[in-house]
Amino acid sequence: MKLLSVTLKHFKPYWRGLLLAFGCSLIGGAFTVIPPILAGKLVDEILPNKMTDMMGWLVAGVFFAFLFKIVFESLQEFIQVQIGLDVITDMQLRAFGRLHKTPMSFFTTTPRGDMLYRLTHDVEAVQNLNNTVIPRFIQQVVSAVAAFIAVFALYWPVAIVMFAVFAIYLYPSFKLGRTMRKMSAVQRDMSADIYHHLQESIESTRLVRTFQTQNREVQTQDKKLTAWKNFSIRAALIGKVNWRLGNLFNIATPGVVMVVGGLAVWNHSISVGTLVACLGFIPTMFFPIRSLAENALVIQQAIPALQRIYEYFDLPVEHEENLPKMGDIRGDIKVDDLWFRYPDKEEYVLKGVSLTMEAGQHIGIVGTSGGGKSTLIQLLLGLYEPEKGRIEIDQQNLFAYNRNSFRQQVGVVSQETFLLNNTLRMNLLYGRKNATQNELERACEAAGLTDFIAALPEGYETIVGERGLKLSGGQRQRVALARAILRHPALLIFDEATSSLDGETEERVQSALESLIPGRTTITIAHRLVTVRDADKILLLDKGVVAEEGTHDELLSLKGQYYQLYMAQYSELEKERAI
Ligand SMILES: Nc1ncnc2c1ncn2[C@@H]1O[C@H](COP(=O)(O)OP(=O)(O)OP(=O)(O)O)[C@@H](O)[C@H]1O
Repeated sequence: MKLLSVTLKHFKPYWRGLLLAFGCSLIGGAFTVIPPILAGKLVDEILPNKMTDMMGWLVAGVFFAFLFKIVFESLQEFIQVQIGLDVITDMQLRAFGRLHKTPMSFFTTTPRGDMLYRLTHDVEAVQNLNNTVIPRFIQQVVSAVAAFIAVFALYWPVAIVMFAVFAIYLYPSFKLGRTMRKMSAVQRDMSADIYHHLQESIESTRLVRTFQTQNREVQTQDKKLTAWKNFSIRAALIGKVNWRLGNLFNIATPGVVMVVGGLAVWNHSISVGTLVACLGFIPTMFFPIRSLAENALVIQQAIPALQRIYEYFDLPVEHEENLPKMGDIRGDIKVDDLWFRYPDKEEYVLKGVSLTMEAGQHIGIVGTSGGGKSTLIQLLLGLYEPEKGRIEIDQQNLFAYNRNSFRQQVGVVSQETFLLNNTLRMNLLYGRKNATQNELERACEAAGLTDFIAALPEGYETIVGERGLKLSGGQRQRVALARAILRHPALLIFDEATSSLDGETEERVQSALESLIPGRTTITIAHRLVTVRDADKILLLDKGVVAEEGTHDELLSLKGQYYQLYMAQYSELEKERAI
């Protein structure tokens, strides 16, 4: 029921068009009635009375009845296909929009292939139903009702018999349909899983080749495909049974009508012409049944597909859209007693973390791997909500505001850079579309990209490749940096921004970063402690707790964890230099 009400809601804005389409199908249906009636007249009046002059009119009547039927039904189909495409586009956009508003936890727990499958293949399944089956089915139902009324008017017992046959067919067909729908839902989940594996396997082709796991990948796919194939064979079998059942009733009905109608002719209750007309209506009356049987697979695939799309309409939203927007921030940050664990996890990742920083300060966060540094940043960006504790930006509770308005004022450069398969210019302008060429060049200058771009034959118009793969790691980092600078962020966050780079590139990116930091509120997460040596304050996070806090010199003099880490890295550096 919910499925129907949600679907109807989507069609509601197009009610005028739908009404027009329905009007066309009514007119088309009315013309369907004419040829069998004329056939009855031929048998009862024209042939016995040898009214040869009427033959021409009869042929013209049949011809124009079909012509008008085709014209009006084509019009109806055209309007409905157009509305169907509008509705399916609305649905896809709604699901896609909701996905972008749902909390980050959804993305870490849902396979990407499943999301893509819903927004492409499931949408396509509904589109097939919407564009081909439904418009025809409406025509067929309208024509069948018109034919039923005509038969009822000609000789009602035949109409009742036909109706009874129809009702008998509906029961097994309904039962089979339910089984098919359930099977189809399983089939779609299996297909989504196959799609997910394909996508993941192709995306990780480097990993696959490095570890020589090609055969394992193919075997996994083979297992999934075989299970899907076996299941699909069973589903197809049930579909065929349903289709044959439709055929059986299609064949049986004329027989039943002949018996009932023949007896009526014998008893002089009806004329032979009326019987001929009644027989002529059978195909029209059984069109919807045949169509349902023939398109059962499309219908049964579309229903779970629709359900899967609708599930995305109900995804929780990260924050209420109508929360007030955060004005321009200065950059004072206060984190107070933050407790957090990832969904479905028992272990807390942050256990009472507190931090204060004033606008313009530079804070470094260091610590052991898995200590919770990146998680803290995710919470600071409002991507996750803490279980306990507060985050205040300029003395205002972050979670009482529309978080997008805060994020707009933050520039993040992380270890992983996300570049689109587009031009350098588009990637640089991603966060601020309307920046001027001058601003763009200044940001590239600050990020140390000017020489690199100048050396490219196509300059800013160079296509960077899928996920920026045509650029080196260092170049990608600097593009990400320039993109962040271009937003004029009030708060800059560097999350291991240079850790994946080689020594020389790291130094170049690092010096680009350092030129930006003075006077800007900055948080830097770093493994290499030299990166944050000049920070106003350094926090050492260990197992979700702030274990040490202070300036570089203060922490060294503590002779605690920071000191030990620094000494370990210092000697490493010394070793590197000695070599
Ligand atoms: N999306 C997630 N779902 C569940 N657990 C997660 C998720 N992301 C991180 N974790 C877990 O949270 C803990 C802290 O991870 P986090 O990435 O914050 O550490 P980190 O200090 O940044 O580590 P590193 O220095 O290695 O990058 C780790 O134990 C990690 O396994």
